[in-house]
Amino acid sequence: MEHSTQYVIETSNLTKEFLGFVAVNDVNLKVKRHTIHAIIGPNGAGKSTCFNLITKFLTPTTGKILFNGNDITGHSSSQIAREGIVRSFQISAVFPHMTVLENVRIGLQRRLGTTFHFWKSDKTLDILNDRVLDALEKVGLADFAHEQAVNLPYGRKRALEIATTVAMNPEVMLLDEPTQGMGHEDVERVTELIRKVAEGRTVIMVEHNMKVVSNIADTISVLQRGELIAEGNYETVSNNPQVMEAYMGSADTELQGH
Ligand SMILES: Nc1ncnc2c1ncn2[C@@H]1O[C@H](COP(=O)(O)OP(=O)(O)OP(=O)(O)O)[C@@H](O)[C@H]1O
Repeated sequence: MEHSTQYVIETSNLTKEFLGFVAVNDVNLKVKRHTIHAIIGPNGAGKSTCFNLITKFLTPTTGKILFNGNDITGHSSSQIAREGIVRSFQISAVFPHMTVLENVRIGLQRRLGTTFHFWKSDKTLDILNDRVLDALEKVGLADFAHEQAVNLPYGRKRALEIATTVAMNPEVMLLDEPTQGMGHEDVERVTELIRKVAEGRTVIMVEHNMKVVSNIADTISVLQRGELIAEGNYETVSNNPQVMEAYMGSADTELQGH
C-alpha cells in the first residue's frame, strides 16, 4: 500500500518517566521510509528506552507513535511486530544447541504466534523452511544452516539475530547495537549486511560505532539526557556544537567516523 507521508515512523512528544526520572523527554523523531536511521548519544541518553517505546516493550508516559501516519501508541508489542515493526534480539535469545536453521524457525514461529498454529503440517513447515533458508542466504549464513548455533563465531551469532528479524520480512527493522563487541572484520561484514537487508525497507539502529554510523546511516538522531538535540546526516550532526559538547568527556574519538 502506498502512503502519502514520507515518514514511516514518527514520534510526537514522546516521553518516558521512571519514577519521576525522565529517560526520554519530549522526543519528536521522524524516520523517512527506506532509509537507515541511526540513534546515537552518550551512555544513558535514552536510546534503548526510545527503542523500547517504539516497539512497545515500554509504554510511553505521554506522547504518540505514528506508523505510516497511523497512531499505534496503544498497540501491544506483538501487534506491532505483526504490523511490520520488528526488532532484533540479543544473542541470549539464541538456543545454543539448536541448529542455525532451527533457531531462525523458532524465532519466526514465536513471532508469528497464533497465526501459525497450523505450522505442524509438512506443507507449512516447508514454507517456513524456505523462508528461513532465504533469510539465512541474505545474511550469509546459508552454509551454516545445520550447524549448532553454539559453534558459530561471535560475529556470525550476531548475523543470526539479524536473520531471525529478516525472516519476518518487516517493513521497519530495529537493530540494537548490531556491531557491539565485534572485531574489525566482523564490523565490516555486518555493516555490509545491514546495507543489504535495508534494501526495500527502513532500518532504525542504535549504534555506538561512529564509523558504522557515518558509513551507512542516512539520518542520525542524537539524544542527550533524554532529549533529541540534533538530527541530520553525519556531516550535519558531527559539526553541531551541541553534539560535540555532548560527546566531550566521553571517548574522545567516538564522533570521528571517517
Ligand atoms: N526500567 C528503568 N527504570 C528506571 N530507570 C531506567 C529504566 N530504564 C532506563 N532507565 C534510565 O533511563 C536512562 C536512559 O537509559 P537508556 O538505557 O535508554 O540509555 P541508553 O542511551 O540506551 O544508554 P546506553 O548507551 O548506556 O545503553 C538511564 O539513566 C537509565 O538508568
